[in-house]
Amino acid sequence: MSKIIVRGGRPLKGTVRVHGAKNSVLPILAASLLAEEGVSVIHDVPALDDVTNIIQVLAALGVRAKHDDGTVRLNAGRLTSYDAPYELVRKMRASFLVMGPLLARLGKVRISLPGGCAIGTRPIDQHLKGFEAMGAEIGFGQGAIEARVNGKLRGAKIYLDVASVGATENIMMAAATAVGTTTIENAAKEPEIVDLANFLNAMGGKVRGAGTGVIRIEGVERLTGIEHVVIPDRVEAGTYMVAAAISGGDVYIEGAIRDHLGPVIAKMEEMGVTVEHDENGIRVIANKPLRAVDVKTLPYPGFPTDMQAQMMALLLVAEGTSIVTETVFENRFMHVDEFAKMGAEIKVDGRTAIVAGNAKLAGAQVCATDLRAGAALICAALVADGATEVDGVHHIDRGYVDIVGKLAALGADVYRAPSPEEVLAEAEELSRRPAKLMEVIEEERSAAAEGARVRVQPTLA
Ligand SMILES: CC(=O)N[C@H]1[C@@H](OP(=O)(O)OP(=O)(O)OC[C@H]2O[C@@H](n3ccc(=O)[nH]c3=O)[C@H](O)[C@@H]2O)O[C@H](CO)[C@@H](O)[C@@H]1O
Ligand SMILES: C=C(OP(=O)(O)O)C(=O)O
Repeated sequence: MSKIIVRGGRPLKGTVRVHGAKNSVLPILAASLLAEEGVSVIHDVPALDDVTNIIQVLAALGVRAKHDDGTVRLNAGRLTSYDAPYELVRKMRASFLVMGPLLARLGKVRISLPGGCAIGTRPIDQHLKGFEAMGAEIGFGQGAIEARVNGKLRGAKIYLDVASVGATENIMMAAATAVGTTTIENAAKEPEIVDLANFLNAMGGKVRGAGTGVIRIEGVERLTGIEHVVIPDRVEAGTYMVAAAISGGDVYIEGAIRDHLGPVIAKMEEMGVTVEHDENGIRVIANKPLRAVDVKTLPYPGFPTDMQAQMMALLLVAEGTSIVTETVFENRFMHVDEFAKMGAEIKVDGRTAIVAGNAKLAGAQVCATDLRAGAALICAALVADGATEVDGVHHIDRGYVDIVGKLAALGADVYRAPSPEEVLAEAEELSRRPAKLMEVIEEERSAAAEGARVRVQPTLA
């Protein structure tokens, strides 16, 4: 496994551009399964492991997909399977989002329970409750869920016990081509839900109310592939805001949308960070001592749980004691033990963490226990004395495109140390190069000879 090595002490300066949102692109790629005709062309697709993974899931179902330089083209005209493979689905939570579209398209689906960050038990009961209300029969066998519907799904009124992002998305997709109207009450309101609704509507769907607690979906006969640009990643943007602030820097985060980051901006301003914005991004300037603040995670528009770990890193260097309450996931404080290795003093009591400020952080060997924990450790390392080695980098690769390159461009002393296996693979690749080069030269020679023959033929004739 590779490691990220950070030497702290350099204020970040400059501009960083955020990529398309991971949590938006994953449901949108799943929704492309609904296009019975046409090609879906999705732009600003981040090159993340999760994206590669969900594209592999789609390919296994018969979708023809091509990912090229931030654009993915998907043709779901002919689906060949209703079985989402276990070895892919287990890797990530969002792969479960193919369940709704497959039920809608094929009337049946087999899918195993999803993986993803180990931040809580993460049940899927609300997704299943929605599908059952729409007429699906659900069974469990050999670690997988099998669901079927007689004919088409039917519109229903569904009240979600928790405003689940994934359940809202899965039900919205299932309902898009159902017979009649579906109402989701206590729906999640995240910007990614709105992006998915915009995508479905552009495909010919009729989704109203996305971004509010009540979403109405009038089922339509069929949906068509269309072109769509994914919204910028608010969590990636928020992470660079924290990185800028913790390092005492001045960074412009290009592409960050102010309205999507309201609570993060509010809390950083309360701490004494200067946050400016224009229509293209957000600038973060940290040139004063920071104050402790209390933070409580909540569904949108509350403070995002996906920013809790990074915010905790920032609170470590504030003056005073802060209280962080995690209400969305029951086990999302695993970064606390890793921060402790760097000298932090944090007491956890259930869903509350008491964070002592003025921490004198020192470089240490730490492990990214999940995606955002990894990002938070990198943020803390930016101000730690000496070098921090962050392990478990595969978690970080799920959600951040080239975090090392982006931070280095802002002036951080950071690099990625490849694992022995990666070094070996690269050496093997290099050793194959001369042979490959000869093949290319040979191919070009024969192409040139063929070209010359074709060119001279007419004159000869
Ligand atoms: C790919 C993606 O978009 N991931 C995001 C999505 O995850 P995800 O969609 O998995 O998160 P949910 O909103 O569903 O989960 C929120 C809470 O609801 C609970 N729950 C959820 C579903 C269910 O059927 N029953 C149930 O009890 C969960 O255990 C959790 O405590 O939203 C989370 C909350 O903002 C973010 O942290 C994740 O980054
Ligand atoms: C928890 C996250 O992702 P996932 O739901 O894909 O595990 C996240 O993005 O922070």
